[in-house]
Amino acid sequence: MTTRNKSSSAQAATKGSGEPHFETLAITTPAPFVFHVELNRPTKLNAFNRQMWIEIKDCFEHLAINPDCRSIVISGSGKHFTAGIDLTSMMNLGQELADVDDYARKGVIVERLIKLYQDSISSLERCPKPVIAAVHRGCIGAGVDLITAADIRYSSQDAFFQVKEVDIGMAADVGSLQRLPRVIGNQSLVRELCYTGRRFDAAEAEHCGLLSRVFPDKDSMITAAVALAEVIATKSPIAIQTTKESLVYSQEHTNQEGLDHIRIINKLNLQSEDLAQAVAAQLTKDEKPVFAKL
Ligand SMILES: CCC/C=C/C=C/C(=O)SCCNC(=O)CCNC(=O)[C@H](O)C(C)(C)COP(=O)(O)OP(=O)(O)OC[C@H]1O[C@@H](n2cnc3c(N)ncnc32)[C@H](O)[C@@H]1OP(=O)(O)O
Repeated sequence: MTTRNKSSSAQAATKGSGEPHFETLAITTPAPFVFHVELNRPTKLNAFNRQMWIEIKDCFEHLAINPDCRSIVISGSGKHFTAGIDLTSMMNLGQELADVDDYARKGVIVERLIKLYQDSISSLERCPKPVIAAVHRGCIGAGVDLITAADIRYSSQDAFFQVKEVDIGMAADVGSLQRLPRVIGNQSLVRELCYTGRRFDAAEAEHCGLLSRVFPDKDSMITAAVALAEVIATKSPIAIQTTKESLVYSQEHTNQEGLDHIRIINKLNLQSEDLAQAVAAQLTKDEKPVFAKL
């Protein structure tokens, strides 16, 4: 994958070509300007170990500035989308903390770790390219955090979801409690799911608005997710990236602040060659205007 700068993480090795290579993620380009990121620890049910948290952040920070990337599909390899945080790595953290005597210093270690994990999940939302999550079978704990930071969610019929953090004795702290209420817009249901860790299936997830579409199986879901990503990738990258920026900004701001924000951006963007080109294409019924890389 072409990038303008190198990974900040020592974990993301770099191939000879300058393309980053990840141990826990598999990256492919199934269509022009479309990237497919797969969680790729299938023998561990794609459980999030420390390396995976780091690599997700690195990957999306790379894709954010890669001019060859305009939209992204994220899915999981193997039996499940993800089993959530790797429980063995949680045990290792316990051991690491046991080696430190001072509580303030233990606290700093944990705080830095949570910040890293929060930034990992938020890297999907911060990435200006739309992210489509494609979920099959289990999407547990950190998986729900991850997909609620995506723009669009599809699943196969066999998918099931769990905000399972309470079952491992913790409050979710990397995004589900902040994003899930906004995504599904039903505080009563969110609280029920978060207080109980109840498993819910694809039909319920679609009904409550977590998913926009459900497919009979994983293959048809991935095909549809890539097709959607392809459609997005044909549009002006200026228009798409600004649309995402405005949608994300508006989630946390008043209508007026959102309008002020987009007005300031569009006073530049309405002068873009993309706009002139897209308007001309509409008038001449040219279905495939070609936009410059961004
Ligand atoms: C600062 C922290 C921020 C982040 C917090 C995130 C929190 C969370 O993610 S909370 C959720 C944690 N995950 C779980 O509790 C998942 C528990 N596992 C399951 O519910 C099931 O295993 C699952 C539905 C994922 C799969 O079921 P299936 O029947 O297909 O497989 P199993 O026979 O149950 O499991 C196969 C082996 O995988 C091991 N395993 C499962 N999940 C994890 C995990 N999260 N981490 C590590 N290992 C896991 C399971 O123990 C089996 O191992 P073995 O018996 O040795 O074959």
